[in-house]
Amino acid sequence: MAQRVALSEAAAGSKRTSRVRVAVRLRPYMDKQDEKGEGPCVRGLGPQNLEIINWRNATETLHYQFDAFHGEQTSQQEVFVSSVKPILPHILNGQNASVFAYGPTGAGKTHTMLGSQEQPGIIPRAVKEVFNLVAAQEEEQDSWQYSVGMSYLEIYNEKVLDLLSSGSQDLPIREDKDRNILIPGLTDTPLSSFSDFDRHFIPASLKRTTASTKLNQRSSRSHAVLLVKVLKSQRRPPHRQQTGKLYLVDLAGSEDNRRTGNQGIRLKESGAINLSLFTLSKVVDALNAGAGGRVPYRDSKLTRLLQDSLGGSAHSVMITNIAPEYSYYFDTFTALNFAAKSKQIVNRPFVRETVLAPAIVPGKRGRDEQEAGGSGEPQTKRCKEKKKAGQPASPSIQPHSSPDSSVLERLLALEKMMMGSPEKERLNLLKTVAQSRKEIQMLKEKQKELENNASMFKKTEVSEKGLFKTDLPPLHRKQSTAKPRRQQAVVTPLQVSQVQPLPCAVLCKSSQPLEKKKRPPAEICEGKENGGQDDVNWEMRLDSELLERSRKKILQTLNSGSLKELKSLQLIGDKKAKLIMGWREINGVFTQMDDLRKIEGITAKRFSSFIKANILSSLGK
Ligand SMILES: Nc1ncnc2c1ncn2[C@@H]1O[C@H](COP(=O)(O)OP(=O)(O)OP(=O)(O)O)[C@@H](O)[C@H]1O
Repeated sequence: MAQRVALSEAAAGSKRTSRVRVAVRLRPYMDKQDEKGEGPCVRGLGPQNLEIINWRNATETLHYQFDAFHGEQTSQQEVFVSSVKPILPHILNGQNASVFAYGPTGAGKTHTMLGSQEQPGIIPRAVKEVFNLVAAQEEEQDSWQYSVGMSYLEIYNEKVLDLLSSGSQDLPIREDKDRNILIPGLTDTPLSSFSDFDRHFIPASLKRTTASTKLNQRSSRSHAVLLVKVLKSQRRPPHRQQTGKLYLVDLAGSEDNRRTGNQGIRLKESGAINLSLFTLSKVVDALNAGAGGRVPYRDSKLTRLLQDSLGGSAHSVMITNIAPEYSYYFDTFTALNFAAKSKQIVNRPFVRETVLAPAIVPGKRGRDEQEAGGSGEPQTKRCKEKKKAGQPASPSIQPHSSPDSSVLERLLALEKMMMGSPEKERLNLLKTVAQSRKEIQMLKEKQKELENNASMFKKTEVSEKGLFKTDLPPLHRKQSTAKPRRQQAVVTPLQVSQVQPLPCAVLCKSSQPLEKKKRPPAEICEGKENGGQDDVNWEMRLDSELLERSRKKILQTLNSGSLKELKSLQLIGDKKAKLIMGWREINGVFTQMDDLRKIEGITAKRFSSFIKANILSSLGK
């Protein structure tokens, strides 16, 4: 009589190496995913290493090491041969193996697992290889016979659905006494050859739930799990049997719904996807912590199903798919950290270090160091480390402007908290991080605009040096000439943005010293462009009280004026008036006149002209 050998026993027979191998695959850069033309934020450094820009300090990169790194040029065959093929022989020895693709939506998981007719992915290649191995075994010895079967299911909205049967209901997941995971009622189709597999698999894959999201036209809305079982039976007594299982899992992508624009049913799907992936990360955490603590496999169908593939007797490979575009930055960063955690399951921590990115925009360094507070290390130390690491230049990575220090501080604090927070809190924190990302994006846009202003100011200031020398008293001159020497740091845009509207203009009492009339550099610059020296000084000739009153009045109109009233403002036409009303609807009130610059089309120059025209007009000048 056939005797079933428990997996654990089978595994015990061999020296178990059950660590999860982690490979990272970077999909090719896609223009359409990078509307802002920001370039890539991640790149490979070698067959196991990659680097990504450090959000805490845009002049640094974070360096990761994995079992394998597959760059943009890596073919499907190469990924298969290096990361998957080596584990397949185990399933002919009654052991389990699993391959799962993890990563943000649109990063290439389905391409990696399924591929296309022209570029078949891991699934067809692995199944073909299983048949090759079986054929080779049968040729080599005839004491065992093999039979291959398949099951195919998806986990959609926390329901287990059989893709090989039509009208499938949610199926239960059970565990037998040997801790094998079973799904009663799941179709188990015997396969005689690879073409037999294709015949069943292709129509079943079409049943998988996909939908178009903003980030991926054909986004997988479920986790798809293909199970290939190899039953090995002894031809002669005692007719022992061994079953090896190969799980090939195409996980649904982790999703940031601010970017996917998901609503309604898509949002619900996305919630289920994110929750199960979150549970997956908790399982990884628990395995990582070791010491026999509770591993929350049962908290989601996905982890329950993968129970005998992760941290158990299985030989597992996780392929983390990432995308190079800057718009994917935080998804990529999170995915890499998740993948890195998985590596720690076997107590082999990933190597993570900071290195200097060589392509540094002149002037960024100074501010980054002041504001980012990132690693908090002095520059000299970082330079030494860089030399030691011997990192090559990375011209293809664009350093990006650092966000405002307050946002960075929040992100740093959040990151710290997330490391040790319970699940619910972490979810909330993740939401807050997403909000901070939005703020960073806005700040980056503002910074870009302000950087332009700053460089314009520099030019103007040089040409106006004569004016400062002759017209202004020493203090003012000193302030004005000191800045350009900090040219490397330019006039730091965020400082410019923080400059408040001018506090006082004067209907010039001749006795009042000029140095009291501090003016932000951007306005000097704009003033000049708006019509020469007279324009530069127009505010100084006005009484400060009148000026203030007139500013308040304009602000009031901006905040509560009707369309008609807005149009009555100087330089505000129908389109701008509507934009102002739209802005108010979304953001509430303008707290200061400078807020007007957040409106599309209101450049620094236009803003300056707007202020002048309206103040002068309200004063009847
Ligand atoms: N290595 C690659 N080479 C060429 N094209 C790729 C590669 N990886 C991904 N792509 C393309 O990128 C797009 C998105 O990939 P894919 O659908 O595989 O992403 P996904 O991670 O499975 O997304 P989702 O989770 O939303 O299903 C597809 O058009 C795919 O063909």
